[in-house]
Amino acid sequence: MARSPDAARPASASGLPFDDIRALLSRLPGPSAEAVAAVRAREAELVKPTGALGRLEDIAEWLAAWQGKAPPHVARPLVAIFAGAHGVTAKGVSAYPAEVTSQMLGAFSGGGAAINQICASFDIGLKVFDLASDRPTPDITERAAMSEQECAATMAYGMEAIAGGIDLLVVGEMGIGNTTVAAAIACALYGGEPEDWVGRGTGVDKAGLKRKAEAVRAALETHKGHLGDPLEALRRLGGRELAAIAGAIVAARMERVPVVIDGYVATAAASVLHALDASALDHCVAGHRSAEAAHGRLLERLEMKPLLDLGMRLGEGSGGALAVAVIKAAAACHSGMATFSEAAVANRA
Ligand SMILES: Cc1cc2ncn([C@H]3O[C@H](COP(=O)(O)O)[C@@H](O)[C@H]3O)c2cc1C
Ligand SMILES: O=C(O)c1cccnc1
Repeated sequence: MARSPDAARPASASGLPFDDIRALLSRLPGPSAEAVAAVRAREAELVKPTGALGRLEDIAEWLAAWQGKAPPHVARPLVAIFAGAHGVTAKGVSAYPAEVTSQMLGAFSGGGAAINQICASFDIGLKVFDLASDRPTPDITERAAMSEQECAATMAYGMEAIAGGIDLLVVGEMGIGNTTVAAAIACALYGGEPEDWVGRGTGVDKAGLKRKAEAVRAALETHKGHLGDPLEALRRLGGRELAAIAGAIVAARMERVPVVIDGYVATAAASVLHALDASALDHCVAGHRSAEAAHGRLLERLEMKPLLDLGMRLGEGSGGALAVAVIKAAAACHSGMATFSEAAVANRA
């Protein structure tokens, strides 16, 4: 079908309006069949009972498929934290004040946050992307969080997360109020009642939980009739950090960087891509299952089996970063173990 001339489209700060994002999604690279074949051949020779490393074997194969090389290698993993601010916090949806978001940016640079310690424990790089965290997006119960231009520009900014030769990306977030935004997006994409998709987040009480469900209900009512397109759901129900996460996931696919998705909020952002193209998250794994119950529900919809389940409900990329330890070990076992013949161990009869 012929495209309308560029001049007919609104100008975009990023040069990436939604049409261009859709075009990018239509040419996502697939897995490397050669790398997968090479991993399987080597796996069969490694000095262990067949299949004994369980999911670590699947992870090695997945890494090779999406890095496009065998053996796979994780030497430069990165956690990208995207930070945004949300007008919907005015509706009393978080247990903590909105200013915590920018204050936590200080904690990340000072090394005092949980994610700093987890990254240091496993030699993972950390970058924080501040998406105007001093300028909240409008309250989604009243207006769209972003214009198309802003949403596309924010997705483009998120794409910068893959710069610098990384070989594994964890997508995480910081943004007081964003579990409400995640719930609104999940409810728009998958239906059901707002109550199915809201949880305690930072620890709201029963009344807070009710306010969250009401905020989601009001947002869906305000944007009714416009939420059939997943990109519209993203820009209207928003959160800049969710748009940036979606952009980062697409860019990682184009550059052959496998992705680890963190908790509920990051998964809600990823689910927008899945709703656009069911194969768009094939290069991603769920790092963990958050204690936010709706996260499990969302992972079921995406048919993703989380690597860890530690009762965490933090965000910041923390569950994803812990999963990097497992993924690194999977790659190390696959590439570093001896074969039966190298180790002079008798193979099965
Ligand atoms: C000190 C502090 C550090 C955090 N680090 C991540 N989050 C997490 O909590 C927020 C989402 O929960 P809600 O929707 O209930 O506001 C996000 O910022 C998320 O990253 C934090 C929250 C707090 C208070
Ligand atoms: O699972 C998450 O992403 C999460 C849960 C609670 C608070 N912030 C984030």
